[in-house]
Amino acid sequence: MLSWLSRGSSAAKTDEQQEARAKETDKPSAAANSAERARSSEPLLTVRNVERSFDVGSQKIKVLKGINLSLYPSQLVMLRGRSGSGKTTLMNLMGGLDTPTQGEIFFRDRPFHKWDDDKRTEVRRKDIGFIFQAFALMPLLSAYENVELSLRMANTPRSEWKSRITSCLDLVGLSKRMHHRPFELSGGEQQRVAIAKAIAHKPSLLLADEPTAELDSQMTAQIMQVFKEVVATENVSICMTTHDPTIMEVADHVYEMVDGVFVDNR
Ligand SMILES: Nc1ncnc2c1ncn2[C@@H]1O[C@H](COP(=O)(O)OP(=O)(O)OP(=O)(O)O)[C@@H](O)[C@H]1O
Repeated sequence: MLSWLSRGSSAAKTDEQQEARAKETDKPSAAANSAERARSSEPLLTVRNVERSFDVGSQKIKVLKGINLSLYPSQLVMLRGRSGSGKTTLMNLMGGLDTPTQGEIFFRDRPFHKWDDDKRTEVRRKDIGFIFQAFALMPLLSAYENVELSLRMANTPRSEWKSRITSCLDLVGLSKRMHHRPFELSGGEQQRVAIAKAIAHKPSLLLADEPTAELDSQMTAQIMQVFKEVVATENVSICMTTHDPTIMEVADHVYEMVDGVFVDNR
């Protein structure tokens, strides 16, 4: 609520103030906007009855046991669960790095579960960005050059590089540090470079595996703020894994995974 609304008597308020208040009350919240956007569009990614088993020696270990999930455009979704519950295995399937033993995965209308690695790689290059716990930056390259690398890999025309790199680094709050190399940056700053790098080629899906695990609570809050801004401004959906219960309120949806299935998700 605006601070002036909570102070003074309503009789003292001017017409303008009352009008402003009415507008404020009528205005849908950012969360409602995002939910509305999500409802009104088709899923970006659909995971249907997915199972994944691994052969270990003579044994077959079933890690995912029937997962269903829909991720909509401009949503921030979290996967939460104990170590070994299957979060990374699922993220690998969502990103087309792996294929399910059973079930279907559609990236828009593209059937990842049927496609070979070459076709999935093509989609990954254009449409998916990855962020890992360890920041995965090239140590000898500056922040600017690290982001540039991503555009080079995606075959983005060279004429677009400069403006895209500077706008991505600006979005993550690092325009003043763009010529620093990773070792000259804090952990949180390095992770922000990794985010800029992951969104530079304008993917529609960003997958982040424990992106805040190495960070303290202040840096974690900064990263979550950056994620919120990325979702709001870049038309991208984010799916991230986490163990941290303090950041879950930022999510549009939290899936709790226990031993390869979702329980009690909100
Ligand atoms: N390629 C593989 N071969 C055999 N077992 C595997 C393979 N990949 C994952 N697993 C097993 O699947 C289970 C789930 O692993 P996964 O990495 O998905 O869990 P997680 O929830 O991401 O854990 P963490 O939070 O520790 O990262 C683990 O028992 C792991 O050993």
